[in-house]
Amino acid sequence: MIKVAIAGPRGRMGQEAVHTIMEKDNMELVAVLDHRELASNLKDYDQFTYDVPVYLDLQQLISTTKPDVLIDLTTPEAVYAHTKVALENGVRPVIGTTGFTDEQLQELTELAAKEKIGAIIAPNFAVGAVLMMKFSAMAAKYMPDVEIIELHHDQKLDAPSGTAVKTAQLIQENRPSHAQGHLDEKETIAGARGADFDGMRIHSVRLQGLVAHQEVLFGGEGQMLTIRHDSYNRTSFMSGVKLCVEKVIQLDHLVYGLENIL
Ligand SMILES: NC(=O)C1=CN([C@@H]2O[C@H](COP(=O)(O)OP(=O)(O)OC[C@H]3O[C@@H](n4cnc5c(N)ncnc54)[C@H](O)[C@@H]3O)[C@@H](O)[C@H]2O)C=CC1
Ligand SMILES: O=C(O)C1=N[C@H](C(=O)O)C[C@H](O)C1
Repeated sequence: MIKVAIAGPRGRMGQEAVHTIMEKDNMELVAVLDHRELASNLKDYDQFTYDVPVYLDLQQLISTTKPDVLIDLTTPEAVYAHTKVALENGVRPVIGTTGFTDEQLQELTELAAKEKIGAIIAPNFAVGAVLMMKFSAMAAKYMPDVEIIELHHDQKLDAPSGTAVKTAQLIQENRPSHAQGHLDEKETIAGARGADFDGMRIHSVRLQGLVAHQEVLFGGEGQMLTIRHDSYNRTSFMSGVKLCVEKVIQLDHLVYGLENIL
């Protein structure tokens, strides 16, 4: 039985994750971490009927309920501290929250190595999205001019998405660094050409009605290849969450990206 805690249980992803873990025979949801005093037990929240204690302090949650794994689905502002506290206290983090800086990723990788403890940071838990990223990295070898368009619901806090950043990083490994577009191009409205990642442009769309979508466009002479993935609901992420909880137990270092454990 894997003892699991979830940070962010009232969120769009957190709610889905609570139901997912509660349904698993080999996992036990021992506690959740919230950041506002609403109730001391999940069953007193409108969304749930489960008897699971709610904590506001991660350190206290860990010392009282001793989880094996912490799933974090909170905000870019909160996630770094949660991951650090988990690693320092022998709890394996499974992180879905996006918005880490390169420096934070580096520090957490070093901390996990020092503590010899497993951790997974997965910018996207959906297997289709992981395939989209892998196919994009493959395509970039042959079609190195790329633009990424990511589209999300309008409540998303970080831009570009963690998935877009990870896609660009994987593509970067497979193509020579180079600027794209006309050498003399000028933006008449700032941001018109999107964010610049090693010469690749990333465009972030935020609209009501969207969930999580991404297109990777490869231009060639007289041709274009488009690789697209759509998550139409948050259930699409849950098989990845379950897989990470099972895999992180076997690791002794930090893994960044679901593609590394599939
Ligand atoms: N890796 C993946 O496959 C996916 C990752 N995400 C990421 O997961 C994160 C959450 O996404 P959503 O559920 O859509 O956001 P949301 O805004 O619906 O939920 C975030 C929840 O975190 C809670 N929260 C904020 N600070 C907290 C703290 N210090 N301690 C405990 N709880 C805290 C909020 O009350 C809220 O309920 C985002 O970073 C998003 O980008 C979202 C979907 C898929
Ligand atoms: O905020 C979201 O919704 C999502 N966030 C992740 C990201 O930033 O890539 C994963 C997915 O795209 C949904």
